[in-house]
Amino acid sequence: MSTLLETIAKVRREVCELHAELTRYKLVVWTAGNVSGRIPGYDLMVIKPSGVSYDELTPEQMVVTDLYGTPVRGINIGSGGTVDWGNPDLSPSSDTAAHAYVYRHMPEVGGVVHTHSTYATAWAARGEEIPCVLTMMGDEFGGPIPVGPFALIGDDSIGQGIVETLKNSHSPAVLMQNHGPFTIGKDARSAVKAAVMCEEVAKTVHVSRQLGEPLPIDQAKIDSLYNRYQNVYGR
Ligand SMILES: O=C(CO)[C@@H](O)[C@H](O)COP(=O)(O)O
Repeated sequence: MSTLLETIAKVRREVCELHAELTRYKLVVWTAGNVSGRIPGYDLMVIKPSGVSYDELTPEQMVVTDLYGTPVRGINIGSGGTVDWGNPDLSPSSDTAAHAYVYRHMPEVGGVVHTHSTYATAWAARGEEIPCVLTMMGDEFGGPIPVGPFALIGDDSIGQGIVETLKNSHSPAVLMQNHGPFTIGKDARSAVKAAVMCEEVAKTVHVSRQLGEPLPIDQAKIDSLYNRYQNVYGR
């Protein structure tokens, strides 16, 4: 059980530290964005507390919840024994239900991120997918960044929209209509990377459209870019 405690401590540290990337890349304002990470091997996740400033976050403040978003401070290990990792006296992020739904329905996902980054959210406000007109998009997204349905905050609706939209797409990012980007990854760091890339391409394609119509890329070339970047690049 020390392994579980060590894993929770590690994921809490990682999730906490990754919020600094959201501010570093200017993807969030005030407290409006969140990172979560799955606890591998358990139906548990770690997410930022709601409404706490990014520069005040500590690993111990990261809230451990089950995959329905209910905070959990320990588990029973039988014979009356318990493992208690504690939880802060703070509520988990208001987007916890959305993150939890993704973990329940996409077992391959180990990290989820939500931001309101300016350019990606502007595309979301228009309900318009970002066309795949950059090699960087082929690499990371394997096609356009799709739009998910309008959904209210607080229950499973956002999670359902994310899963329905991404299950038939290479893209690790979805623009939830009138809301903003949600990204997924094999771990929290990959989901943060997708959020950074999503904002970058949202900005570049927007600027390109000010100059005229961006040139499309053939699907076969997009597939080739995606396969190289996902399977060869950096290995
Ligand atoms: O989308 C929204 C609100 O519109 C949310 O992303 C919140 O802004 C997140 O705040 P926390 O509850 O995570 O602090």
